[in-house]
Amino acid sequence: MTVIKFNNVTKSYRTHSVLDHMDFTIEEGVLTGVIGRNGVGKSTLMKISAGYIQATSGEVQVFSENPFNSLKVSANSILVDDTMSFSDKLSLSDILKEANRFYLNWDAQLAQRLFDYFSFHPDVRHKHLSKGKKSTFNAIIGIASHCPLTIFDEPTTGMDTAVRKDFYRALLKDYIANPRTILLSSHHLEEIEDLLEDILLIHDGKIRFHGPITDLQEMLVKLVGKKVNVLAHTSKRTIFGSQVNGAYSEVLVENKFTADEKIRLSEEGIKMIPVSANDAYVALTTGAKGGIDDVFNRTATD
Ligand SMILES: Nc1ncnc2c1ncn2[C@@H]1O[C@H](COP(=O)(O)OP(=O)(O)OP(=O)(O)O)[C@@H](O)[C@H]1O
Repeated sequence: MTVIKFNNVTKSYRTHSVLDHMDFTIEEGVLTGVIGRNGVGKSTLMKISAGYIQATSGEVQVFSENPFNSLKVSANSILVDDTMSFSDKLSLSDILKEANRFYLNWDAQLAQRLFDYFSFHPDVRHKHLSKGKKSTFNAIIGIASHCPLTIFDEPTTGMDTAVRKDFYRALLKDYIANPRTILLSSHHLEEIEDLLEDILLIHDGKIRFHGPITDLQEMLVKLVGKKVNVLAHTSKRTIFGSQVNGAYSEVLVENKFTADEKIRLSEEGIKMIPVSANDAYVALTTGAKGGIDDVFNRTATD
């Protein structure tokens, strides 16, 4: 079953276009990483999916309904982000009790075990938590709610490394025990790549890639060999990055080589080295500006 469907969706804030005629579908029970560089529109896409804001044009369907003002969508989804707030009148333990009343599939035992594991004090108010503790508490709500559509937007903001690891492990264990549709955005793809099934990669307002993480890895390959030989095989291809080490060079290109070409590469001593999903993501989203080194390589007259 399709849980989220974007059909020709655009979103602009005044004159600033963020999502540009976007089409994609998210199927039930898949854990998808929403990946993209800063300001590319990940939160915007997630807020539209949760029904918090409306698209400017196009059709959005979540559980077969327009999510904006949809009771069905609010009852079956949760969006965890750093703007999540709770009434100052409630202590943390009151919030857990309220969550028990509010979320149909709430797992009170799991919530309490995570609450104790992360050493929360029941009487504290949410607004008095530190940044990392706030994120951890919000993540507990997100995990224990067991909502059919669970959306985590940068859930680990402020968490230290150990807590981030614990959170991802808790999420994975709980997802295996209670499969549901999860969207998870993060700037640290390398930290979550073992967790994800699919990746939705946003770039320049469009979906640059959507599919299994292994397919993303296989989109690019690094050729390493003698400079002249590597150049002969890459000069007519789109190059995503290169590095020269003396007579040798490494060039990152699209992994579109025929069986014959692969044999020739091997005969010429050129190695084809797989890249990580994170390297592929960075290469595919770096664009024509080049790398940070280019900023320093410019002369004063440029
Ligand atoms: N309410 C708003 N009004 C005007 N512009 C906005 C609003 N919300 C977001 N934007 C702009 O839309 C663009 C996308 O923002 P969004 O927060 O969706 O990106 P993001 O990919 O989640 O960013 P980050 O990775 O930095 O968190 C940004 O340029 C942002 O400044």
